[in-house]
Amino acid sequence: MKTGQIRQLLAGFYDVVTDDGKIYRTRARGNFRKKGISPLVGDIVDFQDDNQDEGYILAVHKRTNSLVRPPVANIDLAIMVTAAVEPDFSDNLLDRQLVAVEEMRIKPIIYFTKTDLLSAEQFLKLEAIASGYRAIGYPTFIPKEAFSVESLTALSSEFTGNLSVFMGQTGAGKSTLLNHILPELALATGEISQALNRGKHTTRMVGLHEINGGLVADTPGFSSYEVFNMPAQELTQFFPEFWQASEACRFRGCVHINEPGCVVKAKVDSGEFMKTRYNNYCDFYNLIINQKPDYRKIKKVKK
Ligand SMILES: Nc1nc2c(ncn2[C@@H]2O[C@H](COP(=O)(O)OP(=O)(O)OP(=O)(O)O)[C@@H](O)[C@H]2O)c(=O)[nH]1
Ligand SMILES: [Zn+2]
Repeated sequence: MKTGQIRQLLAGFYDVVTDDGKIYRTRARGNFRKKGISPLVGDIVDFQDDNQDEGYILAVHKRTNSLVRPPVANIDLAIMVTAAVEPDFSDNLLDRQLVAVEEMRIKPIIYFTKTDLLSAEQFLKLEAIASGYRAIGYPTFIPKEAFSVESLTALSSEFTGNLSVFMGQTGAGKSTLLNHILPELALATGEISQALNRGKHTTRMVGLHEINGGLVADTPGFSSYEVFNMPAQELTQFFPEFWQASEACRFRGCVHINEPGCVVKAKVDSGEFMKTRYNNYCDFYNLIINQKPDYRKIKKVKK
């Protein structure tokens, strides 16, 4: 028996790479389907390779996390591709996306695209926002020149030792950026992709590519930001700067809304914390409180 990582899924075959860099073509045994487990790219698996041509996956190791789009497991890092304009930057959407990846225990980094379309004044404004996010601890990239060697090198330096996925809103520029990072991919972008996909379904498979001592998924991702899957009291944990400061709040379990002696609110008032982050936090908090229960989860009771 051997152990390795699934690096590519292709027409029912999983390509597994072992520590010594060898690639094994494997299939998943039928019993996986019965158990409702389907191995994902990024999974660490045990497999046997008695057969010369193809091995069999025997077991999938416990995952730290997994995404549906793209279907990848054990993600360390998400590059949150964020358009400065077209579509306009929304701090509310970015904070939502950050909560979503924090919840999955994925480290986010922020990468602003389309900065070339900004006036000097708009660029300065966005730079101030970027330094706000850097102060929280999120690496944040705001390239002066789109796709310059410097900006791509700086981004690539984050890949080392991580399994990374590019994520973000439609039209943010994920595919365009990935094409610069992985030129051999030639992902269809923007209008071209729509024209090409009409009536023709190319089933592109997910793969992980080695860059700078890390792995990068070649298919960009999306996440559902509509629903928050946590109780409102836990939201603060996914705003790292609030969570860290909340130790000093007067009340244990302070949610930083109406409590006296709240350090988070004090730091927002003094300008140490971003006001936009706090406003979005309150917005999400209220959304959770007013979220309808998920009726699909309630089992039907036979009469
Ligand atoms: N000016 C400018 N245009 C960009 C930049 N990045 C992307 N674009 C353009 O923005 C449009 C959308 O880019 P895509 O890379 O297709 O965006 P995406 O995030 O992959 O979009 P979906 O596939 O819909 O999720 C394309 O027309 C790109 O050429 C940039 O840095 N500057
Ligand atoms: Zn508080």
